[in-house]
Amino acid sequence: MPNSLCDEKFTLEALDSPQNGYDSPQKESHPANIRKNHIAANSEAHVVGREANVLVIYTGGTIGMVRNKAGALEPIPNRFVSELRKYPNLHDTEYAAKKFSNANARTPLVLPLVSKELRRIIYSVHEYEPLLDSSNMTFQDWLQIVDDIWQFYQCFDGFVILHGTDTLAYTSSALSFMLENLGKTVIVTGSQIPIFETRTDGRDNFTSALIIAGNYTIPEVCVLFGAKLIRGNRATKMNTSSLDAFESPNCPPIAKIGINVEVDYRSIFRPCNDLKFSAHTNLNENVALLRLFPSISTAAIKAALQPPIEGVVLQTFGSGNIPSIRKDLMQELKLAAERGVIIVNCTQCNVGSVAGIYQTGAILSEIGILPGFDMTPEAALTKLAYVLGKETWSLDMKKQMMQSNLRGELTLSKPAEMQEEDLIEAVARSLRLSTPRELDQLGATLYPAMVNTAVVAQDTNKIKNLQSYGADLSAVDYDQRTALHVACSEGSLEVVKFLILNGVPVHARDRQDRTPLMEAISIDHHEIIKFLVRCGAHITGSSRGIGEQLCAAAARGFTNRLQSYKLAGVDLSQIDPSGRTALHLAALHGHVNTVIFLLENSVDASVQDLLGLTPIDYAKKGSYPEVVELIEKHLALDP
Ligand SMILES: NC(=O)C[C@H](N)C(=O)O
Repeated sequence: MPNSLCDEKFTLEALDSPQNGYDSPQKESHPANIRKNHIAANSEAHVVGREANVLVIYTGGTIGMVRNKAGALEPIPNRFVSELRKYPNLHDTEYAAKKFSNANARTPLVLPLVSKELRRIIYSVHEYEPLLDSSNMTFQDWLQIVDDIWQFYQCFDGFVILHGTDTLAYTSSALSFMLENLGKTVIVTGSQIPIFETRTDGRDNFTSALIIAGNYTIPEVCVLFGAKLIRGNRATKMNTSSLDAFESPNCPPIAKIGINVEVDYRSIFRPCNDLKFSAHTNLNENVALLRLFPSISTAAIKAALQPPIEGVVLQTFGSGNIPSIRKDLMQELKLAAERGVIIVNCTQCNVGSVAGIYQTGAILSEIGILPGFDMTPEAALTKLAYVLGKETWSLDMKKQMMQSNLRGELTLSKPAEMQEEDLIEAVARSLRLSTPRELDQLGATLYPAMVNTAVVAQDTNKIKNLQSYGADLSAVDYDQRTALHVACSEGSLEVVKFLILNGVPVHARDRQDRTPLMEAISIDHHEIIKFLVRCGAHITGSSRGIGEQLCAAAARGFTNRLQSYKLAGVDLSQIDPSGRTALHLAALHGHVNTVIFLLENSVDASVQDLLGLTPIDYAKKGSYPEVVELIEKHLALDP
C-alpha cells in the first residue's frame, strides 16, 4: 500500500504494477489481474490550501452513461473524466493549474471549494473496463473494488464508488463486510439521470459524495442518494424512477444533505477494536434467496436448498412466519439445516424485524433456522457469502456471526440505556433551552470539552461516565480535534487504548490537518506511536513536507524524533524541497550520533542535493572531520 509518498507515486506506471514497492497491509488473499487505467499523476507543485484526496472508482451505471442515436443509455469508455473537466462546478481549472506544475488530462481533478467545508477535494478517477450496467455486476466486481480500496487506502482520505443503482445495495452491503476495520469514509453513489444531462441528480449526488468522503470521517461503507447518506448494508432500492430511490427502512440516515450536511455522529457504527484495516476477499458463491409464497411447491423449496448451496436467506411472511402446517416444507428445511446449510430467516416486509411471536415463526428456530432480525435481503445474502467465505471459522462460529451485529447491519436489542437524567438536558433547562436543535448544539459544544478535560486528567472512569450520559467520544471540538488527538499529545497510552477500543477514529484530521499519530510523534511517545500504527494509523501529507521535518529534526540532533518517524513507518531517506536528506543536515551540524543512526537506518550517504552536494560535502563545510571520516568509512563498507 502506498504510504506518505503517495503524492509522488500517483503515476500510472506505479499503479499498474503490483510490484511497485508499496508496502501492503495485511490481507487474506490478493485477487490477481488488477486493472488500472485512469488514476492520474498527482505531482504537486505547491499546496494552495487545505485539501483532501478522494479516489473515485467509476464502475459504470446510468451516472456516466450517454444516450446513443436510438435514445438508449450506454456507457462510453474513457469519456467520463474528459467530460468532467469541462464543468466548472466539478473541476476548478485555475486551482489545478496553480497546484500541478503541468496540469494535463491525467492530473487529478479539483472540486471548487464549497462554502462551510474545511477542505477542497482533489480527486482521481479510476475507470473500470468494461464499464457495467450494475445488473451485469458479479461478486468478482466487488472483489475488484475491495482490492482497489485496499491498494490505495493510505493514499486517499476517502473513497467514492460510482455505481449503477439496480444492484447498488448488494454492492454496498457486500463491501461493508469485506472492508474489515474500516477507518475511512467509503461512499457508493450513482444516479437516475446521467451526470452530463441538463437536468440530472448525478451532479448533486457525485458532488455531495466527494465532499463528505473528503471532509467527514465516517468509517463505514455508506450510500449517498438524494438528500441522505445511509449505511450501505441498510440500503435498499425502493423506487425505479424517483430521484430519492434508496431508503434505509430500519435505521435512520447517518447524514441529511440540505443547505448544510448534517451528520448524526452518534449513529455511526464504529469498529471498537485495535485492529488494522484489512480486506476480506473470499466470498462463497453458494448462497441463495428463497422467497416464500402461498402454495410454494416442495420441488421449488428442494431446488433452492440442494447442494452445492451452503447458505439461504429465507424470506418469510410478516414477522418471520411460514406455513407451519406444511410438513413437506418443514421437512426440507430441517434436512437442509441438518446437512449444515445455514438458513437465515428474514421478513419479506420492508420495515420491521423477524420476532418469533407467532407459533408459525417460533417453529423455525426449533429446526435450526437462524433469525435474521431486521436485515435487508441484500445485507443478509452478502453477509452469508462473506461469513461462509471465512474458511477458518467453524460452522458454529459462522452461525454465531450471522446472528451478531458485525457492521451495524442488524438491530439486536434496544440501544444501551442512558443515565436517568441527561446532563445536557439539565444544563439546557437552566439556560432555558428546549428545542431538540438547541439541545444538540449544546451537547456538541459541552461534551467534547468535558471529555477532553477527563482525557487530560487521564481519568478513564470519568470518560466512561460521560459516555453513559450520552457523550460521543468521537466528537470533535471547535478545532476539529478528537479526544484521541488530546490523549496522544498528553502521552497517555491507557487513555489512547480506551478511546480506540471505543471507536474513536485513528485517521481524524484536525483543522491544521494534524492526526493523532502526528501528536504522538511531536512528544516522541514511542509506545503510543507503535500502538497507533498497529491500529492502522499512517503518516499523511506530502513526502517533501516529511523530508523537511526529518531535516529539521536532524539539524538539531533530535535522534529520538527520527526514531519516532521511523516507528510511524516513514522512510528516513525522504528528501526536502532542496533535495537534502536528514543525513545532509546531521552532517552539516556535526551531530555524530544522529549521523550514525541515519547510516544504520540505510539513509543513502551518496545522495546529492539540488546543488550537487553530498552529506560529506556538508560535513566538510561544517568542519566536522569526524563525521566526514564516519561517512567515508560507511561508504567504503557499503558503497
Ligand atoms: N440508474 C441506474 O444506474 C440503473 C442502471 N440500469 C444500472 O444499474 O446500472
